[in-house]
Amino acid sequence: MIEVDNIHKSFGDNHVLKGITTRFEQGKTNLIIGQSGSGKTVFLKCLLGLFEPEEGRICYNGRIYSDLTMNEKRDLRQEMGMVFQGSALFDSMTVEGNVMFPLEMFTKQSKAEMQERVDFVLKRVNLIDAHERYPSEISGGMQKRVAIARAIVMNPKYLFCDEPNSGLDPKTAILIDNLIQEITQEYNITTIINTHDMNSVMEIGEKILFLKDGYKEWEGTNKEIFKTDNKAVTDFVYSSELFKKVRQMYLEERN
Ligand SMILES: Nc1ncnc2c1ncn2[C@@H]1O[C@H](COP(=O)(O)OP(=O)(O)OP(=O)(O)O)[C@@H](O)[C@H]1O
Repeated sequence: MIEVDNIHKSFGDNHVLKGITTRFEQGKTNLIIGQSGSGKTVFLKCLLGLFEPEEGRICYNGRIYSDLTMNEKRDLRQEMGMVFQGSALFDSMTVEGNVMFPLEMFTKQSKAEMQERVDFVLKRVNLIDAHERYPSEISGGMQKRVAIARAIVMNPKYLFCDEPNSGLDPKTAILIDNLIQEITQEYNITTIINTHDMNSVMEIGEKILFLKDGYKEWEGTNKEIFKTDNKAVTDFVYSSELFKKVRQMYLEERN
């Protein structure tokens, strides 16, 4: 679990995060949504330990980040997996090389142990015969699967995903969402996804945090987001006519 208590982050005069308090539970898919510039990426980077907030604290399964020693912070960092926007694979390495990279960098495992783990995670993301291919030789959806395999190869307790669906067609986007949710539940990971994809919000948003101008404007589940009358949320989430109609139908069905 990650507990966030009243964090503030500024860049010069730009006060970006203005006292965010929330908690992200283990085994749950947590989403962060909000307009461009609302502070989602800065918040995610604070959770990753890339930015240190000036005020407030972040606690990872009982460990308060700002109280940790350098070594403890490094150990915590190795419990985090990250799926970057656009996958961020190494073009010059094969699929297998990309996934093996964190094991080579951060563990002392034998080649055989690493190979076994790489085979296992590639199979888990349903990539069985792509080991020797290069990122440029596989589709965007497959690249995301490789990025997910690389993010989970170290068996993380925390998984962070920045726009994991960007650039994917709707059907592939749903497959990737479902894969992330399945892995989260299966390995009891605390997963946090920064997204603009309203389909993800509806489908996998077990907890949704809505940021507005650096404040936590609303939080709740995908069931609750249908019912909320918070105007900022409804204006943002139901900005398209299609989603307005879906919401209307959902509410009518339940009356
Ligand atoms: N490294 C940085 N240095 C200075 N200002 C920054 C830095 N990173 C972000 N900001 C500022 O923080 C504010 C929030 O940016 P952030 O990237 O978190 O928004 P966002 O909600 O993720 O937007 P988007 O959805 O477009 O990615 C912006 O005003 C941005 O200029």
